[in-house]
Amino acid sequence: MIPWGLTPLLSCRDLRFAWDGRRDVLVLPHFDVARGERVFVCGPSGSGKSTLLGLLAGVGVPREGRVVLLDTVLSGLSSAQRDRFRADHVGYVFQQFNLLPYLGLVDNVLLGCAFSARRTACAALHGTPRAEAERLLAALGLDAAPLRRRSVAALSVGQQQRVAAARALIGSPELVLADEPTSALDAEARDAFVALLLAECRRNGSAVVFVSHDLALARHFDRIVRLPAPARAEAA
Ligand SMILES: Nc1ncnc2c1ncn2[C@@H]1O[C@H](COP(=O)(O)OP(=O)(O)OP(=O)(O)O)[C@@H](O)[C@H]1O
Repeated sequence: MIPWGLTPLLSCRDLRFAWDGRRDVLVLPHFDVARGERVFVCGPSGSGKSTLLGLLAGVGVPREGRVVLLDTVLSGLSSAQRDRFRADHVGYVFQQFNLLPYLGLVDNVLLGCAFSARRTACAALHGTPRAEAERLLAALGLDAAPLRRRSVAALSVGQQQRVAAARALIGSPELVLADEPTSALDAEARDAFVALLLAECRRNGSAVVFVSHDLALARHFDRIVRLPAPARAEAA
């Protein structure tokens, strides 16, 4: 339920999704996110957390039910239209980061707005997209000049994660999705990363849906949503 007084950004109703067309791996009657809200999604392994993020981003469409983001029904768009819509409105931090090793840090971040005139224009509001990429990297703790000259492949996991977060944040997408981005870090680094990510989201007005097994991180968020364990019969 969206807290009273907040404007809805995302609204999901009666979602059912099956990878093989038969067995539902996700059944979710109701999931809403308000503008600027910070939602923590947890649940046992296999409960469909990553699958849910894919549906919210319009990577896949539900077998039943609907995902409405910014008043747009995602399943009413073609696959190419969903790709464009995602590029404009959704920043995604993947578990494995998906950085391009042959590009530097700033160019990896710029990929976040490369396919979106809207995000490019937002990133240029106070200068140029490159200056905004540099500001984001610095805000996330990656401002040392020698570090910036390295290949992203030569960065630590925590540093790669910050580049991936900056790429998701550039151009102020309305919705930021993060799929277990802290799983390889120790507790202190996890907390520091989440605090930085959420501070930048607040600055941009972006809502966040953050998936993690680590309940210690839940205290940073406005709300927790727990997905149930996959049903035994369904898991067979
Ligand atoms: N690309 C895919 N093709 C077929 N089945 C898939 C695919 N991705 C996930 N699944 C299945 O869908 C179910 C839900 O997977 P999902 O990754 O969404 O769960 P999760 O809660 O994110 O799990 P974890 O916490 O282990 O990452 C699992 O049974 C998984 O095997």
